[in-house]
Amino acid sequence: MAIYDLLLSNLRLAAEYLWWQELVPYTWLTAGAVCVISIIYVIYCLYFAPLCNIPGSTISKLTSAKMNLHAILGLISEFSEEEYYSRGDIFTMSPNAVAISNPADCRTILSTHRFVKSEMYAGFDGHEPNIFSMRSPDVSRVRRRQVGPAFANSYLNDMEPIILECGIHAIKEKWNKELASSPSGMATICYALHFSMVTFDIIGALGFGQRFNALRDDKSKMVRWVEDYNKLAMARLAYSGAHSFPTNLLLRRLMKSKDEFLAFGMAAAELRREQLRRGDIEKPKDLLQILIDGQDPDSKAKMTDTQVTAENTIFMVAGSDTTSLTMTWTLHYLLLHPEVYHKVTAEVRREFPRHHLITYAEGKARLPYLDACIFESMRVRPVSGVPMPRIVPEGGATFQGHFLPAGTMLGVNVCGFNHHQGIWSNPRQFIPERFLNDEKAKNNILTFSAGVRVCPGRVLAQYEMITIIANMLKDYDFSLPADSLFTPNRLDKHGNPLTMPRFQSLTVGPKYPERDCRVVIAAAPEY
Ligand code: HEM
Repeated sequence: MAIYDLLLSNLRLAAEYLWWQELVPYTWLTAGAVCVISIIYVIYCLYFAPLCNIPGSTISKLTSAKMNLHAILGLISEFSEEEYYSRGDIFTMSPNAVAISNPADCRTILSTHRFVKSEMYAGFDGHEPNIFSMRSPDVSRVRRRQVGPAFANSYLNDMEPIILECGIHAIKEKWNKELASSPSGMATICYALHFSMVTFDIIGALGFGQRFNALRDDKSKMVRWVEDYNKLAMARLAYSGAHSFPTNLLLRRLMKSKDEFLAFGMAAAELRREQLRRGDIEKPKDLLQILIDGQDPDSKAKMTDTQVTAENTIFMVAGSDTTSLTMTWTLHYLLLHPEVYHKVTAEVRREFPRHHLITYAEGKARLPYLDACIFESMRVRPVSGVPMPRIVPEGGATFQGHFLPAGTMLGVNVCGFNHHQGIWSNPRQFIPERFLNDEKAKNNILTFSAGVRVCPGRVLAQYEMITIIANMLKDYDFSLPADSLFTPNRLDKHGNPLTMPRFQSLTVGPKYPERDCRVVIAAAPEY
């Protein structure tokens, strides 16, 4: 037995020795080949690749690691803003992707369907592509014509009672309750959270015909569904194969949640059709009804139930966080700029009596400074901070003197555009006066995108923002809590009040909302 063991161990040693001996030359050969290929790759990327002469960091010309890392850390909007300041109108984000901030170029890209949306948008598909994710220009044109009537001013006016009920009325109910139970007559609330719930409730009521009462109950299943939908889309953005085997195994919970969300959307559409068929209700004026009735005037095509579901769910995803975060940044900037806060509050209280409910039309007509504050907050801190990805078509395209071959990914840099030094002086500074009574200036921001795929919900968003912020400033006084980390006197390296750190998932919000978005409210004095 001992001899057998000895023999076996000697044989094993010899085998290991021979195995290494044989592999050594191959290892060197492989390492050598990898080195040579890497050197060739680096030389090609830096000196010969089509995008090699475009400004950008060396690492961005070699890999997409820098962009991906910023995306994972939630810093992509800061990255695209700072890269604009340091590199200018065009810069490389990865070996096959550039970001463009030049206003004329951005308009060229967005004004027609030549530069289609990139594959990345597929992450937002429902059971089928929706108005946001579809890439085909023809299909997009039809869908935009079908849903267009929902966002016409006359229809938005008809929806205003729901916007007010789920918006400012719900906020006042919540805040008044807090104040009533506070002996000091003051209460500290987290405005980011409340704005978020309120926009879920508004789009939920308009898009599904149901009240979710997320603000009253502090959370609803809708909030989780939308969070999960976004996470799934982010996974697809980070890795295009994320939804397929084997990575899909890791995303099973999110996929199940998305299925539940879509099933809910489908049930809402079916219920509405059934209620109308039975004559239980009069045709409501809301987004769901437009989706059901929406007809392309050219082809006369209406949407199937699956298409209605794809749309009402994407309205919720695209229309909730965007609006609530814009309100969050606006209030944050007002609190950091007391002179602006006092001016805008004075405007609201001068124009409207204390117990008057301000409607959108009234606010828009009589509160130009408030409107300017919202636009300035959308300019300086656009919630849609990711460079919007488009693809260079056959034949290529030239921007800023650089030829970009077909297939190059073009990121339309919203942050770069909104901070463009050719348009704005002191672009980092919060100065609402830039927009005061200047309708043209409002076209010089890309926060709602522009051109053929411009945000269709932009006026609806303004209905929500104007009615909520105007009535809020009229009815409550706001002040920062004593332990606030971000105050008017704490300045950044450019001499502006330091803003709370941001985090970009699909939209740009506060990184620590519970810490940084607290505000002390008190009932405004009678006047
Ligand atoms: C302040 C609020 C909002 C902001 C900042 C905003 C911003 C944007 C931006 C930048 C885009 C273009 C995205 C891209 O091409 O990658 C977009 C598209 C879109 N938005 Fe909004 N949005 C807001 C509110 C809303 C609302 C309330 C709705 C609807 C309920 C909505 C529905 C959509 C839809 C459906 C698209 C896709 C349009 C298309 O591709 O043809 N948005 N939005």
